[in-house]
Amino acid sequence: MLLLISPDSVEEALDCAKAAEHLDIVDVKRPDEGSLGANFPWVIREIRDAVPADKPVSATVGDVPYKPGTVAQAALGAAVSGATYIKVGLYGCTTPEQAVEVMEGVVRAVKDYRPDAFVVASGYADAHRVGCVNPLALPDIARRSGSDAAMLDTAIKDGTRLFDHVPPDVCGEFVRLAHEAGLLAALAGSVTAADLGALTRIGTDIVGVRGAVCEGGDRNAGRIQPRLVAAFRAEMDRHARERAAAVAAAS
Ligand SMILES: O=C[C@H](O)COP(=O)(O)O
Repeated sequence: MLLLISPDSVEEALDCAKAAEHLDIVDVKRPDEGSLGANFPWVIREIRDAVPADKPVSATVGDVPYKPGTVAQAALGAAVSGATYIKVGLYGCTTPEQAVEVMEGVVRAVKDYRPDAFVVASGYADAHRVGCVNPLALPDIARRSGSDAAMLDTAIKDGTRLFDHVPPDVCGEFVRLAHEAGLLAALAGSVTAADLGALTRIGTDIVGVRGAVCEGGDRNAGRIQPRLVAAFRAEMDRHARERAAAVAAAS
């Protein structure tokens, strides 16, 4: 499982760089603008320069409306600014068809510019609270649009977590559908170390985290701490080892 960490500023990205050996992807966002709030192009650029070259930089394009042209242009902006993972939160899409249309525009805009870019179609575990597409529709939306991964995060950061809205067995179905479509499955949403056993067991490919590696577990007032990133990674590694041993014992 890959670890994606979301700093909200160049200063926090520098803290991530101190813990670079423990993480896999640095994800630029602006939490003030929403769960997948987009940051400024110059911030993406500065963060790209600040983190080690072998760590991919991801950027969120925002909790986007159903405006395919607007979103495609924004996604290209993120790619031009140096992000190679482009994450789109399909907040304003109320049907899978709308979501596919938005993601097709993103895939074309980004991959025409950079064919090796990795496009992530993200829905929300608490979709029922904001009226967007059902979480289990995401793998098919990602597949039909030519995206590379399907993701779930939470739209409303009010302390409720991924598993409060989509229990582990349903997340397992999400992962299974993504894999069946040839995609990676990414999960986030106030995930804590206590969730790592279930996330490992269901075969999650990427776990996205902010609050759990911020001081006091506070994604807004707290700041990312390199020691918390290291501790979170140690827990991930422990679960991966235990899972591998359990699988080996059962075979
Ligand atoms: O993409 C991952 C998100 O930034 C997760 O943030 P969170 O762990 O605070 O919900």
